[in-house]
Amino acid sequence: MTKRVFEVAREYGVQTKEVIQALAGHNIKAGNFTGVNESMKAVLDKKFAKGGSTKQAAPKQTAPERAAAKQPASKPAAPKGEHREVRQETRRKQQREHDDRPQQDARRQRDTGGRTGHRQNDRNARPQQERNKRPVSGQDRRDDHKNGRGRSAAGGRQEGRADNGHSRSGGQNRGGSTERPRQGGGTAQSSATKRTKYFSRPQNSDNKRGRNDRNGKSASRPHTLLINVLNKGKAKNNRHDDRHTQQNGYQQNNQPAKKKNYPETIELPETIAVKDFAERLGREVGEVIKRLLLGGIMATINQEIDYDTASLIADEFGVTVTAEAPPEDPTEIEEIVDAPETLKTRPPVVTIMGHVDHGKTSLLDAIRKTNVTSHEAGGITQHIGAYQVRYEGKKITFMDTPGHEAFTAMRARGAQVTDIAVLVVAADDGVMPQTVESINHAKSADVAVIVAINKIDKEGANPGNVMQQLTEYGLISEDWGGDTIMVPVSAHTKQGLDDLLENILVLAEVSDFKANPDRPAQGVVIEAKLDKGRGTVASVLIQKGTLHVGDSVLVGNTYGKVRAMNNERGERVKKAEPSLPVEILGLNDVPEAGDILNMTDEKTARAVAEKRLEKKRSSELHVNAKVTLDDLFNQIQEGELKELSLIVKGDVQGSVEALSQSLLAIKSDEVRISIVHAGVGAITESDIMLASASNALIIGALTYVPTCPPVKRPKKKRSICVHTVSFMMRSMMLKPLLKACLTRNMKKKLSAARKCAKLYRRRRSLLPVLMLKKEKLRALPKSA
Ligand SMILES: Nc1nc2c(ncn2[C@@H]2O[C@H](COP(=O)(O)OP(=O)(O)OP(=O)(O)O)[C@@H](O)[C@H]2O)c(=O)[nH]1
Repeated sequence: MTKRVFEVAREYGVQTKEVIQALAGHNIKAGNFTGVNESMKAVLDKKFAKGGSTKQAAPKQTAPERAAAKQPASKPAAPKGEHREVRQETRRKQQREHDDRPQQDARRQRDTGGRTGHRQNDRNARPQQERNKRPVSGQDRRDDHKNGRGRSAAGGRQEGRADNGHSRSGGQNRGGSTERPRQGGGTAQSSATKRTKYFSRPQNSDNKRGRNDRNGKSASRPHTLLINVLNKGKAKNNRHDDRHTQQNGYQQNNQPAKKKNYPETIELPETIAVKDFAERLGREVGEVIKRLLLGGIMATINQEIDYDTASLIADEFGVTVTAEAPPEDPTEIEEIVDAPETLKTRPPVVTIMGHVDHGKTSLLDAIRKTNVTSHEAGGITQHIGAYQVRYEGKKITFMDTPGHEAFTAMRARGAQVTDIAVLVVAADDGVMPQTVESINHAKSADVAVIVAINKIDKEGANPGNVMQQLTEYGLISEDWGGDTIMVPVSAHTKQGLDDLLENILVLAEVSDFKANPDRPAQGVVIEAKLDKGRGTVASVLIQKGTLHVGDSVLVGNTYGKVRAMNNERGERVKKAEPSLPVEILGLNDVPEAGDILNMTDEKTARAVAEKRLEKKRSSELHVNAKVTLDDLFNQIQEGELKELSLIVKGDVQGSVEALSQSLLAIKSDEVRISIVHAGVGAITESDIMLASASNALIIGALTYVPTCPPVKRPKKKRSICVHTVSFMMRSMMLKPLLKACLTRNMKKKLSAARKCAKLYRRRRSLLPVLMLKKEKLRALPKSA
């Protein structure tokens, strides 16, 4: 069997380099793996066996024999391991010298004109079982070489692993085929022992493989495919370094890598994509993903991570994080925060509420006549939705729009207009359904309530009974030790009116309603219309600042310059201070009740109004995307919804009570049920408004389903959520349906509820009609 150069060198006990040089001296070109023929042997014998080398004993001696022969010599024999080290070192050097093997192969091909001997040797040297694994053609080997897998990819699962192990990662070397050890697995070096030696190579080795070990991590870390993938980014950098190194020689390997200038602090938004985050950190995405993985977060390159997660990861990289200011919403204008010292007392804004025919209008008229027209005679009262009265030198603004609208329509748009609610209850009639509704509206808006027990002049009036009834709804008279002011009045006889106004002023004084009059005006639209002669007319209640004629304003989606201003008596005014209702002319379009007025420069007003209009149009396009109960349940599951507000309506009091009790009996740790309002009768627009303002679901219960009249459906525009169910079926369907949203086993229970619903629908019942606007649902309060 023809021996190869490195084997012969081993036999002579000299370095392969010396053997090659000796051959070169005789014009014989050879490499590590070149087969040594007779003529070459003769040359080498001459050089090394005949005293050419002092180390050489007999060429045919085996290594142990040589060691034994050397034993008696003065120099003590090196331990076995040391020999191996020497051989390893030799092989490393050989590998460095012959990394440009392809060129040598080509040269040899030219020289020998045929198959090179070393290849045969290589093949012969491989264990038979490895060779049997896969027949390797020359082409295969070349392809493997090109792919950077080393030249013995077929034979070498073992070798491949060994290579992976000694290098920082196999992945890093994929790109550079010349980096692979040429003889790596071709010989018996693929044994486990040798692999271990490779792993424990000193990190400061100038060997090429050592470069990848400069972090000193790879040797001890098990290499998995995942880590290889994660290291891909790093490999990219290394590849660049490798190319650089190859050009400048291996000596540069020991030079420390250029330190990157990583940022010390970065700003982060509320959420950021992993890719962008890595960019801000100045790191490779792979590194960031790896850190996330180690932290138990599987994230892809485009995945958004929240601020907290990002700041934790940044902290691991030693980077300080600060929160980025949220991007400006082009549809919003900057809110002006008033300093406490700029605030001045303003008149309270009062709304009159109560059941039908309990005397709301009569009371308002009585107050107006006594306190407005009588004092300021000559004025032609105009209906602008609100007016101001003067009592004892102090002003009170009364909203003469129906109480519900004053509360809910405006509150639904985010404008809290009313400061005090006057609840009118007829002394002869007592508490009625709309009285309860009004109480709930006021409570929901968190507004102070004053009860005006009206019609006390009437026969059969029983104010005590009213006070008694009101206690059930949490309104206890001051006379009875409670904190609700209750004033007996008569709109007809004007009895108690002064007392009422006085109490309003006292409550206002206690509550200390304040606003800054010296700032750009802000107000809320009470009513708006298109007048044939005057164009757009909007009744606005100024809440902060002072509005002047000529000011540029932004009102909801509309804008314009205030051309003229009138008060409720139709008089021209030049300025409007807080709590003053005025009619303004000059807007480009009719705004909606509840829209907020902001004084701003003309350009901004126009730009923001246009942006808002655009946004509104695009949201209208998506308005058909109905939200199902599943969405609501998902919100609960995600912890976004802590309180499920409900409005219960039924055809008889018994149904409503039973249904309310049954709903309140459902206990859950995750979400609390609160019944905002429960009442008898059809679902009205007022219910829808309340639901809209308080983000509630409406449940309508009907007692006799098969013969019941259809439930009055509210106007589509206003409806947010109507969920009609049969009272008879409530235990069968509603309970599991609601339980479904309150328990973890949601899907199971929901499907049970759906089955019930389906079954019931076949019986022509009125079943879930859910018209829930997505944005309304999203706006549901996060916590109770
Ligand atoms: N005797 C007596 N009757 C009153 C008094 N206040 C109102 N009324 C009568 O009650 C009826 C209803 O009065 P309104 O002022 O229209 O009641 P309302 O609450 O405004 O009614 P709606 O606008 O329909 O909700 C009228 O006939 C009034 O004359 C009062 O103090 N005493």
